[in-house]
Amino acid sequence: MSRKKAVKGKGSSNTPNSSPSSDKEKGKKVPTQSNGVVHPSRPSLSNSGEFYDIAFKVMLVGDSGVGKTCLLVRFKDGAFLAGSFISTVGIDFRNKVLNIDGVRVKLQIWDTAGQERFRSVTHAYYRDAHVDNVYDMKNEREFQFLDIVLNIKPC
Ligand SMILES: Nc1nc2c(ncn2[C@@H]2O[C@H](COP(=O)(O)OP(=O)(O)OP(=O)(O)O)[C@@H](O)[C@H]2O)c(=O)[nH]1
Repeated sequence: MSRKKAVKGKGSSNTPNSSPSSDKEKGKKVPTQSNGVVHPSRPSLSNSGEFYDIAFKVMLVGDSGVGKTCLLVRFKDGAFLAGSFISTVGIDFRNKVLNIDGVRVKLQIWDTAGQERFRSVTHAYYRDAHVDNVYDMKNEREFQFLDIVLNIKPC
């Protein structure tokens, strides 16, 4: 596979030594529940060794060449992949933990291949994911990728 080789992530259910109860005692903000998302009773440990309180699975979808991989690499590492275009083969993901108002939010962001021949592969990963449609503003068909190509209705 290319530089975008798919790597299956391991489960990240390790628990750290500290617990919310000890956080409470120290007066720290303990996440409870919002927008239907249940926070784990204890912080979990991500593959990169960072603790998080809540996790989201996000999928980047869109036609080939619209910039999904560049967007992800830019968000994760702050770098822009200029130069030769290497199309994603299958699917890949990266994790990033953000601190939002004291809550450690882990984003597991999946980068899907835009080429039609990989659609059956990438479809299998959509379950329970938040989907972000990446598109070229100059191309109306790409804007309608979710609806027309993948038959996913925005919620
Ligand atoms: N000018 C410009 N070029 C960009 C931008 N984002 C990506 N590109 C270029 O567009 C090309 C495709 O980018 P990728 O991120 O690999 O595209 P992709 O959507 O992941 O494509 P697939 O892997 O085939 O699905 C690359 O040559 C990038 O350098 C941008 O914001 N501006």
